[in-house]
Amino acid sequence: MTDDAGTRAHRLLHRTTAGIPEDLSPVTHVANLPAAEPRHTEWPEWVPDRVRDVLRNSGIDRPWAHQAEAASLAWDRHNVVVATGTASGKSLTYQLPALSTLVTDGKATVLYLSPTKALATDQLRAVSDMDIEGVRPATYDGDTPRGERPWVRDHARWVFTNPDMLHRGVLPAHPRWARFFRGLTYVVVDECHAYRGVFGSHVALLLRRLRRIARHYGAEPTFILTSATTAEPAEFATRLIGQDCVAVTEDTSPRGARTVALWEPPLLPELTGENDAPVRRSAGAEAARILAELVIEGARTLAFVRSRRGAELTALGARRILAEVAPELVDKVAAYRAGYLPEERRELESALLEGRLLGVATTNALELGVDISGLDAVVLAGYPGTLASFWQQSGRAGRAGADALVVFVARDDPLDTYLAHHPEALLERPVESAVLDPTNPYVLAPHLACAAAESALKSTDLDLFGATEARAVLDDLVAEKVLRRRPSGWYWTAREQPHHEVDIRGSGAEQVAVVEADTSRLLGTVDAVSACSTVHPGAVYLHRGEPYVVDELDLEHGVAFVHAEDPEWNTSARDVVDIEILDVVKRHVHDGVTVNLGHVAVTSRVVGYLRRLPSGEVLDHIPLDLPEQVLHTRAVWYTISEELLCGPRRRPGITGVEPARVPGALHAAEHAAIGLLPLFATCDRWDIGGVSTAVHADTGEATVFVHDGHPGGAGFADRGFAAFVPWLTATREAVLSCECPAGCPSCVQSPKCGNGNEPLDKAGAVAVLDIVLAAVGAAAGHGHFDDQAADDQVDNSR
Ligand SMILES: Nc1ncnc2c1ncn2[C@@H]1O[C@H](COP(=O)(O)OP(=O)(O)OP(=O)(O)O)[C@@H](O)[C@H]1O
Repeated sequence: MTDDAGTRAHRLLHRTTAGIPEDLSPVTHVANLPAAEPRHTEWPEWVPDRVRDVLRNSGIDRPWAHQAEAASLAWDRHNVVVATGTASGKSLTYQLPALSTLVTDGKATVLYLSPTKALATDQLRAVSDMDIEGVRPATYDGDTPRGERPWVRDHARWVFTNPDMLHRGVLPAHPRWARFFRGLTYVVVDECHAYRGVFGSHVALLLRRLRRIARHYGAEPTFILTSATTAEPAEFATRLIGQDCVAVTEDTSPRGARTVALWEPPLLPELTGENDAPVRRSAGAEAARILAELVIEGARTLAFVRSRRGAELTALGARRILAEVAPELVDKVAAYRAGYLPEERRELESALLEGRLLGVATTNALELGVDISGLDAVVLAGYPGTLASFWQQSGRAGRAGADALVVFVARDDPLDTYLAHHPEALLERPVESAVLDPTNPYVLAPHLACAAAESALKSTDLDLFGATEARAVLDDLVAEKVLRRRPSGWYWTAREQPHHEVDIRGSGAEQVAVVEADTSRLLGTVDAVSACSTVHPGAVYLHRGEPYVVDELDLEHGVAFVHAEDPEWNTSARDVVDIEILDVVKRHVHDGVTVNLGHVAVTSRVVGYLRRLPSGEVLDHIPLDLPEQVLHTRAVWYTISEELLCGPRRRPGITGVEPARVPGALHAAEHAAIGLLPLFATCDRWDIGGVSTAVHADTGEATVFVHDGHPGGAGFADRGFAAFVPWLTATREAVLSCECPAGCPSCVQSPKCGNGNEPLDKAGAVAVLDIVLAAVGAAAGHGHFDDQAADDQVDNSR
């Protein structure tokens, strides 16, 4: 560390808060994360001289210890996942075994998969630049010209592609790839933490299809996965590839010291939101101010903002401030626009590196696969959704020898509020587990159909897909005449292949096409189930950050017509929801409280929408008349007996809830719990929903449900059940930490509440959570993050 280290970041922070009186300081916590020295090792002896020399020439003198460890495991044909920090050299861990194999075995081939085309292009460039004879790397994706494709199939030895292309372009045409599959030695799954939720479940099944086809050609490839740091990476990777996988998690790369400041924007007395609740200054506006101050200090800064429009507004805001106080710096600030062109990214990398740019506001487009590190500061406007992303983004700051500043600016929602007041949950907690569920029948069915179309499915194949679940789904597919059962297996008999009907980034549900009316251009698709709330008439729909307004939703033909328009408001749908319990998969029974996991049918009807300004101010509510939608999915729910909730039977010190306040109390507790579940499962609050009722028809008691938002579920409710106590403990803390008097978006209001956030009872929510936590045996008020579900009586009554 230089003399400056340890002080520069503090000086920068001081600058951003200059002029704010101490008692009004938005900074809720400051933490100092120490620097780490690198640990090198020698090149493994199996690395051919040729490969080693090229890598040395590219500036890598020796590998770091974790790189050599992971590469050697893969070389010995163990599936391996490397889950280490940002810029910890994960690429080398797969380049070493892949290149070594390609130069020593003339028939071997390697497949590289990345969640985005841009990342694959970047990685191809890195390998192409090495120019090692015989490696013949090539991309094969939607942008590969038709004329070049036969060459790739026939001659490329290292193919860089993405799951979508593997699904639609490679596996259905596998006979044309016979050479490639015969030699397939390694499959690299880069940034595998991106494969979570329903998309993750699709990719898990796609990888099983890949293994089956490889086996068909006599190959058993070894998988090398890279991941941001996540909890239980070995378990996650094993579930993703369907085979044992070992994890390398010790990060031996060097790291600069970082100072992390948590920041909560102030409440704005002059504005009011829904039901007259107070509104905070937006995280984007606050980030713009911080960005401008840091640029004035000459600090190279990246500000991560959740939406593209937000990124542009933040850059604009910072430029406006600079125009007044330091006009010569205005052009040092830019927004990073989507588009993901490798040239643009490289230009940005070098502009930041050389100081031509000092401040860039960006979406998470710059989170994956950009070689930008060693910045002076990173500002996060809003929690990026997962701890993995938080560390990935904040890891862009800090280089050996100088310390750097990270500022996390909380947005107006319960999770951000909680984190701003609980630094340990942000800074000391293991990152959340990535969740996926390859047994979800809604996802399994289309993949079994695709697999059968690729090559008839045999009984011996079923283990690969989870034998019990696969059999049940195959029976259904046969009954629906999608597949035909013959003694030798299951056959796809239609002429058209099923692949194009399967959207691996969708939910497995029917899709509604979003079409620009003027040009007939297909912008994207949304699930039929969520279409009423996302593309109802009047909705503002974002496509790659560009705003459109919906003119018409035609559910019968599965199409929504939109036109390009950028109104100053955004919209959020209001719906009425009903939930029916179909079965209980697991249940913990306590005195007066039960905690359950099971299947449910959620019936919803969108009845209108709110128009809201970016400041949070609500303009109006517009009614709609749309049909009911039914979602079959999984939910976690708790019930509370009336005696416990309103009667005298409680532990000392815990207050009850008057009967008239019960609906508002449960409703508020439900909203806050939805807001906090993403702390325990890698989901977004938009991936889940909730229902609460004072007396539910199926339980006969006060009940709060939190359910997955996708057909069949994606594992989020399961995580909520498994982490029930820490989840509700954090929920209670989040509500208590918010200083608003009676509920606001930072605690118990929900941006997508079907009932317009009515009724809501903030104090009642704390009482409900106290009662539940006391009944399940948790020490209320003390957040434990040990993910241990109370193990009272377990009833697996399925
Ligand atoms: N052993 C090493 N010695 C020195 N530099 C290295 C070493 N290994 C990798 N690097 C360099 O570190 C930088 C980051 O490497 P890489 O992009 O592979 O990291 P990563 O972990 O994949 O990053 P990200 O988290 O952004 O995906 C690159 O510039 C790379 O050249």
